[in-house]
Amino acid sequence: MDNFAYLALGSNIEPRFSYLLDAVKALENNLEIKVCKVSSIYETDPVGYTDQGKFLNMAVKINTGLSPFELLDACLRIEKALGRKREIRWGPRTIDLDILLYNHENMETETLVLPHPRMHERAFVLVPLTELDNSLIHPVTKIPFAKLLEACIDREGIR
Ligand SMILES: Nc1nc2nc(S)n(CCO)c2c(=O)[nH]1
Repeated sequence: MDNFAYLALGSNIEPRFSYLLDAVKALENNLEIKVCKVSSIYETDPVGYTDQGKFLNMAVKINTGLSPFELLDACLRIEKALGRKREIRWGPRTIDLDILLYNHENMETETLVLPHPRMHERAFVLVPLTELDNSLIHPVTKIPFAKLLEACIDREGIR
């Protein structure tokens, strides 16, 4: 299991907290995944599609023997098992598992883009991620995520 990855989890359909816990448990139950660290859980206002309930967001660090695509498949299976419906693309969801980083991978395919293409502009991702490791650096732009969070906060006026 010599690969590391950071995942972002989110839920805005009740019972949100249980969906997050069940998703972390499902990751732990995968023999090819070791959950190394979990962040706090944050309640956040929806961004993008704002006509929906508040989210609970968190991030986890894992070690894994899975490839990026196998990890994506494992995440999609957990989402399905927890009742994720994809009616409205940016709409409410029981659970969301996004791969943020996989090693220092920089890849773009139809099904998977790494690092996650919107992570640098989302405080709901950057806050839990920098809680897990405040020294992380974006593998492509080489900008520390702590700096990206500062820029995000300035832009969103969160203080
Ligand atoms: N605060 C917040 N807003 C969001 N908008 C979308 S779409 N999502 C789903 C993740 O892409 C979220 C989210 O997880 N948290």
